Amino acid sequence: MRHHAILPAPHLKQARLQMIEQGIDPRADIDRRVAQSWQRSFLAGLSPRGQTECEDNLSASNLLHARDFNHDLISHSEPVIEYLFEQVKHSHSMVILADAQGVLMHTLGDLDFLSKADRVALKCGASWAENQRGTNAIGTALAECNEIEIHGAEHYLEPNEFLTCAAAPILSAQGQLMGILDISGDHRSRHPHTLGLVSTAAQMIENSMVLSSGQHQVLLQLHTRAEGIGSVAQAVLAFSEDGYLVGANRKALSLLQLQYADMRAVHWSQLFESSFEQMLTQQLRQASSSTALRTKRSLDLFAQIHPNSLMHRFQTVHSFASRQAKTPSTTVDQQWQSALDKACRVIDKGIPLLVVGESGVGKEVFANAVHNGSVRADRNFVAVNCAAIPEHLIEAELFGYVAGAFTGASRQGSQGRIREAHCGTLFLDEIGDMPLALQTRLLRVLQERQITPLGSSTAIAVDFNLICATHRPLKQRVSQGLFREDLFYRINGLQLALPSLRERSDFAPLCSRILRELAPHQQLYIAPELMGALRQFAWPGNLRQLHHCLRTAVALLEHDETCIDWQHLAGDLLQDLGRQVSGQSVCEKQELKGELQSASSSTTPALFEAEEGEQAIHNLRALSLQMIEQALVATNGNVSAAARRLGISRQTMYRKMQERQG
Ligand SMILES: Nc1ncnc2c1ncn2[C@@H]1O[C@H](COP(=O)(O)OP(=O)(O)OP(=O)(O)O)[C@@H](O)[C@H]1O
Repeated sequence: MRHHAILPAPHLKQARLQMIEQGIDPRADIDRRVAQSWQRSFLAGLSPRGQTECEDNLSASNLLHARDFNHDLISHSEPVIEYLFEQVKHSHSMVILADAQGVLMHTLGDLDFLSKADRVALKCGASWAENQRGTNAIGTALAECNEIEIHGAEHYLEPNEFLTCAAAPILSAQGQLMGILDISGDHRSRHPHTLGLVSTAAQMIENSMVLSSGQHQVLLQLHTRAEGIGSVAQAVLAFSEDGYLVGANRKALSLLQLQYADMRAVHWSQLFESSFEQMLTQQLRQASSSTALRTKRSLDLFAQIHPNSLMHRFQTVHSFASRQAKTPSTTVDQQWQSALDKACRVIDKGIPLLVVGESGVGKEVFANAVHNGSVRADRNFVAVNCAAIPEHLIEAELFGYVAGAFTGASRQGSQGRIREAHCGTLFLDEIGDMPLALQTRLLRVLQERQITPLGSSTAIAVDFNLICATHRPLKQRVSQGLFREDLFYRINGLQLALPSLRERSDFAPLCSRILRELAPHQQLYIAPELMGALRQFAWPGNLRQLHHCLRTAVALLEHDETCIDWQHLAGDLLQDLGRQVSGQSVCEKQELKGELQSASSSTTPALFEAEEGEQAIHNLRALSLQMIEQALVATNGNVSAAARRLGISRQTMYRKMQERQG
């Protein structure tokens, strides 16, 4: 908590005036943050004589839209604002909630003070951003993204000097600035505890927001003492169902030495000694009491899963967690997750699934995950690629045959893939490529639930769950007469579309996961600048291509290297990345050039034409600078926040900024 010494009003006014009229830097005894805010206000063209109506004040209808937009923030804040007002009632003050632009969304205050506040437009719809109102607690807390108290003549605009204000930012579980909580009052009733009160209340709002976050999350409450769980001082972490960190309050970040940039990249297993599954199982048994949990840094904590992660969610999480052991198809992508949830809900009811999506999006991996989540998980999962088997063999492959059924048949005969799937799951990949004659036979098997092997006249009962997949527009093939309409309806109990890699929201966690699978005993990571370029790439081959790219990169790492960078990419991919100018990669001209050249000599003989390479480098560099610009604008010039946003270090950020100026 930073309280600063409040200097006498004449002293402050004189310093401010000297700064404005003579360009003299405010004296050292003036709080640095206040002095910097005066300078920003001056540069924004504001005059201390002030104004009350600003360009950024919202009309009544725009205020309604803004309140709708900030609905979550407001609903979590309202009870806290009421509680806060109870604490400061009758002290000539008011409690204020502003949005992330500094526009006042909600106010609650003593009537006598509200009318005074109204005179300086301290009311709903008014903007108190620093560039509109000069130095003030709301605007300056926004600019600094930190709590601050602004008292009396520290305000830049003279009409606001009767105020004393304390404000604290409210951050989302992912570190996004959501709004500002403030207590403003008559400067004669300043209380040194107000800033602490506001700051605690802002934490209460943050906790409430984290604890109500997405239904696909496991919320973990932590404290060094068992009694601390549930208190405002508790740490709260949100994990995806497969154990990735997806949200946290600030207490949790400082307790576990984490940063917001770690979201979706850090896994439970990197934080705690015991496994995610152990914790879930333990909490399932005794949900109402806390469990001891030791961090990897040997810190002993008490932990409890928050009841918002409802018991039925636990069951899902639990079974999902145990499925992880069998399948790599873990994900934090919403579309994939929702498809998996739907599939798992219907598969045991005998409803056939039709999985559609581009080639390589992981349709088979998905089908396997559905099988592992079904009651048939302990039986066979049989995958048949209808496009990969020669037409004349596919019948025998699927339906089986008796000994000597045809020339070249095995002497023992074969039971066929469909019978192998008995009691388990049959996955027919590329069903759209199945020859028409075979479609008729398959339809009969699905209708009659029995099979007659080639060369036999005896029908054998079969029972399996059916999942089909295709990357072809099946309906179109039906209208072209290439696919039987009755079969289409028979296999299409529920259609699920899997997202292409471009559409997925979990690119970074997906990469970390694949790297963990490829090199389980190493902690590998991708250089942030390369990650930016890969994230922007179109990935026509989807997960299959990404998997190959990372496999090659891992193979090219020296034995003591843990960071994958440009030089570890295969030449053809480098070439495609270079050509693609829509990416947001950030790379040094010389570095990239060198790497392109060395990749060209070591991996692909004919790589870049010199001119093409130069152009690509130029484009990438321009894009990199453009991104720096955008990140700085988005974070109001806050270098650390902008660097975090881009996933690069502050040092690199400063270097890029110099480059931008040069
Ligand atoms: N969740 C995943 N994690 C890691 N790698 C994956 C994942 N899903 C798929 N892959 C990679 O992509 C490859 C292709 O997956 P899969 O065969 O399931 O895709 P598909 O959509 O069925 O492709 P196609 O349409 O060409 O048959 C896998 O062999 C694997 O290398």
